[in-house]
Amino acid sequence: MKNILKTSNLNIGYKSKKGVTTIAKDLNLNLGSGKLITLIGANGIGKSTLLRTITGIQKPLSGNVYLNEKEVSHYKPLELAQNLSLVLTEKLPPSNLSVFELVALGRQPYTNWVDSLSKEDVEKVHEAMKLAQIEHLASKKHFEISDGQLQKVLIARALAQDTPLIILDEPTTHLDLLHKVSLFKLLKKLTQETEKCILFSTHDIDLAIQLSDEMIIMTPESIVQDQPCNLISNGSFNNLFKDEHIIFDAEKGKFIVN
Ligand SMILES: Nc1ncnc2c1ncn2[C@@H]1O[C@H](COP(=O)(O)OP(=O)(O)OP(=O)(O)O)[C@@H](O)[C@H]1O
Repeated sequence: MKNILKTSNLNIGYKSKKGVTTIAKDLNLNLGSGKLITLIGANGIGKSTLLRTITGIQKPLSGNVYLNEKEVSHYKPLELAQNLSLVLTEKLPPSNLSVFELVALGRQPYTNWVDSLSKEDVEKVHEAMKLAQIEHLASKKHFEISDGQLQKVLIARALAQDTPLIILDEPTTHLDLLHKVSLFKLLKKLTQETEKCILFSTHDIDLAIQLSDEMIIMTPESIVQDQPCNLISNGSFNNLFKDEHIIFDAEKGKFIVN
């Protein structure tokens, strides 16, 4: 396994005129090739802040983020786009683009516009649509697809971008249980087949426990990264929600209502 992204004593948060708000500190995370890694934590704990910081959108308060051993802030935009793809939940601006054209946007770090796609670019776009199981939607327009289908289109776009690391912020939000499971399984299959590392934040903890290679758990006290079975046995899930109404059942490997 190759290490793709690493954080070193990373402190994340926000600076304003009123002062500094630290969201999490001393983060030493490792994202390795071929791994499906989920990021979990209660609302407002700082998952998006962490994802924005490791992708170079937001500056760390202190510490470092290394992508393929080079500090992420030292990447030029084009080079960064060849190493890291990011899928956010925000809706895309309305457009007349077809699904094929949306996925083809993933090739922009290698080409300029849809018209100038090379034969290899077109092949990569088709391959990405095949992997994401959306080939049948290729000629549909952006406004003709559902939120769940759009999630898959955005994943295909990230696949077409063909980067060793793909990061997604809550990709399962709009999906029903069946589609959540199929998306989790799809992401898992992709990490196994392509050796890419996929990191994504999610509130679907039960599924994450069953399907992740590793999980990063954010609580106010600590942030830990390990395999789900180790996190269960060392009690890490017990601190996730401090509420008497919800407890983690280590034997069942899931949360139950008390
Ligand atoms: N631009 C900002 N300036 C200051 N504080 C911010 C900013 N954006 C977010 N925060 C605060 O940082 C904390 C972490 O927010 P973040 O969005 O990272 O949490 P999250 O774990 O992704 O939450 P959720 O699960 O609800 O999406 C919150 O307390 C939030 O209010």
